[in-house]
Amino acid sequence: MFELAMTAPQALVEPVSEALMDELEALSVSVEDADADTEAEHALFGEPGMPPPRAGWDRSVIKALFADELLAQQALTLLLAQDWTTGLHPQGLTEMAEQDWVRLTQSQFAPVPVTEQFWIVPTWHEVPAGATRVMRLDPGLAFGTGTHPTTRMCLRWIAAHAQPWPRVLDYGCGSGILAIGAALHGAQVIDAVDIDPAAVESSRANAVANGVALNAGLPDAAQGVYPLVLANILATPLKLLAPLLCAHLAPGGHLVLAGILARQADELRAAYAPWLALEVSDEDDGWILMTGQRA
Ligand SMILES: C[S@@+](CC[C@H](N)C(=O)[O-])C[C@H]1O[C@@H](n2cnc3c(N)ncnc32)[C@H](O)[C@@H]1O
Repeated sequence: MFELAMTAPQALVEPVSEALMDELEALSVSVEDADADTEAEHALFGEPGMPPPRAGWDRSVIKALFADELLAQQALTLLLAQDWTTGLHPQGLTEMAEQDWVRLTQSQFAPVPVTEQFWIVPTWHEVPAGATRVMRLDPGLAFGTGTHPTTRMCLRWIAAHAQPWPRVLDYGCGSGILAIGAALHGAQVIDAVDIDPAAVESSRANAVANGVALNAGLPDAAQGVYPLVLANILATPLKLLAPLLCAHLAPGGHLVLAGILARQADELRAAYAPWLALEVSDEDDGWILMTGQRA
C-alpha cells in the first residue's frame, strides 16, 4: 500500500478528502495538524464551555492510503489539475509496510500457567511442555482469559481442590473460564451464569471448544444449592449478592469470591458474616481471594 501526504489550507481539507474517498479510490483518509509540535501550533478546542477558537487547523496534512503506487500518483495528478486546489502541496508518497494485525494481536496473548500442569493456552499456540491439563481459550468479548490475577487465583483454588464436585455454580461466568476450569478438574454438573448475554454465548462457545458440558444462562439459570459456588465479580456487587450466593450454598458448601482488593477484606467479611466466616486464602498483585465454608 502507498500513502500520499499533502499539506492543505483549512478550506481544502473537506473537499480534497471527499474527492479522495469518493472519486480517487483512496482506501482511507486521515487529517493531521501540519504545524503539530511546532511554534505555529494552535489549540483547536476552547476551554470547557467556550466555543472553539477556529473550526480547524491553519494547515493540515491530508494522508490518503492507496492500494498501489499508480492509483496514488493518478490521484495526485488529478487533484493538482483542478482549479479549486490552489494551496494543496504534495509532501511525499511512501510505501507502507504491510502489518499483519492478526499476528500482532495474537502475539500479545501467551499461554498462562495456573499451576505447573494446568495452563490456559490460546488456540494458535502450541501446548507448553509439561502442561498436562489445558484449557483452550482465545480472547473474546467476555472477561476471563486467565491473565487477570482474580481469575488466576480462582483457577488455582479450583486446581488445588480438584474433586468430582456434583454441582458447581459459576456466578458472573464471563468467558466461562472458571466453569470450564472446574469441569477440567472433575466437576460434574456446572451452571455458569452472567447478566451479560454476550458472556453467556461466550461461555457456551468456549465450553464446546474444550469439550466440556456447561449449562450457561442468565442468573435465573442458577437453581437450588451447590457444594461449590464461585463468583469473581467486584466487591460492591459481591456484597449485594451475599444473600443470593449464600442461599445457593449447600450445607458444608464452599464459597470462593474474587474481584476484591486487599483493603476491602473487612467489608466483605462483614457482608457474609450472617452465613459464614470468610477468610483471605490467596493474594495476587493487590487482589485477594476470599473463601468460606457454610456450616
Ligand atoms: C470480572 S468478570 C469475571 C469473569 C470470569 N468468571 C473470570 O473469573 O475471569 C465478572 C463477570 O460478572 C458479570 N456480572 C457482573 N455483575 C453481575 C451480577 N450482578 N450477576 C451476574 N453476573 C454479573 C459480568 O458481566 C462479568 O462477565
